[in-house]
Amino acid sequence: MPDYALIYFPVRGRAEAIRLLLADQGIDWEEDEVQIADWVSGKDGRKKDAVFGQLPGFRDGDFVLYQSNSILRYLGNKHGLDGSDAHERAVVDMVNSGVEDLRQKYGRFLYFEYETGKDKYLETLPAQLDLFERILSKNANGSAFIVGNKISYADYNLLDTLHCHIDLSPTCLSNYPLLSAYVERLVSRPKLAKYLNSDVCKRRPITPKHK
Ligand SMILES: N[C@@H](CCC(=O)N[C@@H](CSC(=S)NCCc1ccccc1)C(=O)NCC(=O)O)C(=O)O
Repeated sequence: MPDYALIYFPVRGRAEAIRLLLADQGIDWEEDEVQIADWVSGKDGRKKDAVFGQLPGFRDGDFVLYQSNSILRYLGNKHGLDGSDAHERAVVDMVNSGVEDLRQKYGRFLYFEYETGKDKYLETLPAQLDLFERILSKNANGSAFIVGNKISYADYNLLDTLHCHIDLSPTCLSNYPLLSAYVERLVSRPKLAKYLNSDVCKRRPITPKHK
């Protein structure tokens, strides 16, 4: 029985970056899958157990944590995936907050403007991608990770968020050589490649309403 359990819906959503981290690090976990219908009906009572009434949640033995970015930071700290010193730890946290900003913009578009606002959203996307291309360019000319010379939880969060955008617009990174090469490097990591090509991963839609 794995020590870790991820409490989430059968979608990628805000849990996928956590799954990418665990898979790439060769850390096993249990999917404590919550069916959306049961959640909405309150039949299983899980919503009232959640600190903020939302998922994902994460169990490490008797310890239970909510908030996707808190879970990422917790695992980053526990598994040495949060930078090499205090400065890098702060920069990893800062970049992860920038990824969260992009994820929220994407989520608002996906849930509130998907039918009418796709072109408009894609027009605003380059201004966001420019930021991450520039961050990469300032770290070993973009040949390493988003911060420093070690992978961090911000990389897994950025990779998942870029995947969401590539799913929306397959050519969205065509003018971003560093981000394109960065994604290719990460998805080629053996354990991550195995997970990304697995049925369990492919079977999960990005979100329930997606497409
Ligand atoms: N700040 C929180 C936000 C968590 C969050 O928004 N969770 C969503 C799921 S994450 C996500 S991708 N939401 C949009 C798509 C979705 C909606 C409903 C169920 C599953 C996915 C949720 O629990 N919705 C159900 C509810 O609020 O009762 C975090 O980062 O964990």
